[in-house]
Amino acid sequence: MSTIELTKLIKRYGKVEAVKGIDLAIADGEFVVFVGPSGCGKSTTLRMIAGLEEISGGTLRIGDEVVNEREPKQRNIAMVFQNYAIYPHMTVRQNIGFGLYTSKLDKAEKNRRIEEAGRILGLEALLDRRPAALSGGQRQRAAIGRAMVRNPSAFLFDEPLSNLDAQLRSQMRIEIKRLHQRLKTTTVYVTHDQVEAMTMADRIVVMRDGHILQVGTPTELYESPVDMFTARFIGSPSMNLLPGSKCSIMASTATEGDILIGVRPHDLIARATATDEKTDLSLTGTVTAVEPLGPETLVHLDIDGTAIIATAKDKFVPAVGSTLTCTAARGSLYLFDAKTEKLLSRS
Ligand SMILES: Nc1ncnc2c1ncn2[C@@H]1O[C@H](COP(=O)(O)OP(=O)(O)OP(=O)(O)O)[C@@H](O)[C@H]1O
Repeated sequence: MSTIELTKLIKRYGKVEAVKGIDLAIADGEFVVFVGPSGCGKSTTLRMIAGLEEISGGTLRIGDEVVNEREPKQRNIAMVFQNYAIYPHMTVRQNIGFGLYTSKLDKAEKNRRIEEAGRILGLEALLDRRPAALSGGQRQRAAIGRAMVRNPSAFLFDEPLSNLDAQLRSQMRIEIKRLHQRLKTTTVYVTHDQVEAMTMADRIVVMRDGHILQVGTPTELYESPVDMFTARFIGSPSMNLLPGSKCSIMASTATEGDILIGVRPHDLIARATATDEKTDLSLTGTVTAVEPLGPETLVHLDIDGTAIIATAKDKFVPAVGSTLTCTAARGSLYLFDAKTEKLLSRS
């Protein structure tokens, strides 16, 4: 197990700066997830930690040691990729054991580790099968097993689930999280899927354009995003954004044109009948689509040309084309500066 510390870490490809001097301290045993849009520098950062990319500037420490110049194999870190490299001609046992190919451990210890990884990953009955006779999830587990047998001081995952179907993805998410709870190995996980980030991370690192925008627990990022980017990125469906003039508390202020109001679809409630509950935001528009999800329905509305999503509860499914009013209660609004996109306050 190990801490990982990035100090002013930079990656340049020629003149392009892909990672622009980032600082981050990852605690021993922590599960940290990097999220951000395509090209923001997540994979490059992970590959610098792994030793697969040269570091252009700054310092990378693993434990107490500066490892900038260390070869990947000297870093004692295990990486699991998106395209898990499972060899078709080898059995599961041989594939997992491949992680110990260059190790000087004796045969009995190697076998013990392979069997233990197989047991932890629920592959013990499949150790003598070849990959062709495995499901996608079982193959992915074998790839993780190969990383596990080395007893690495950290696991690095680069979008390991993006090639799996939705059902398997959610199953593997839970399996990887359970594995982490059991092994408590420091883990850095890269994804562009905010659901993976929210459900797996101890802390989420939001990246954009080679910078770190915000670091926090999933709840901190959801409740207190520093800006519009994080606010829209974390949470599904994304937070609605509206001009300040739509909101009653803004109507009296002179700066309303410079402010955008954010409200999460979950907090914007469409009801079949009006309520006299005190609200700061009341919007009326035309229903353009509905997505019934069982206990609630997502309602897409057009509000004077602005598309928003609200939630209808209590089995109320509004008709497409109908006119509907939805309201947000006090405390659920986010006020952003329209120019800087920074969060100004909550209301
Ligand atoms: N070998 C390379 N040579 C030149 N530029 C590169 C190289 N690898 C990555 N880049 C650039 O560095 C930036 C960051 O890339 P990176 O792969 O880290 O992004 P990412 O956030 O992981 O995106 P994705 O989710 O699409 O994988 C991008 O602009 C990319 O084009």
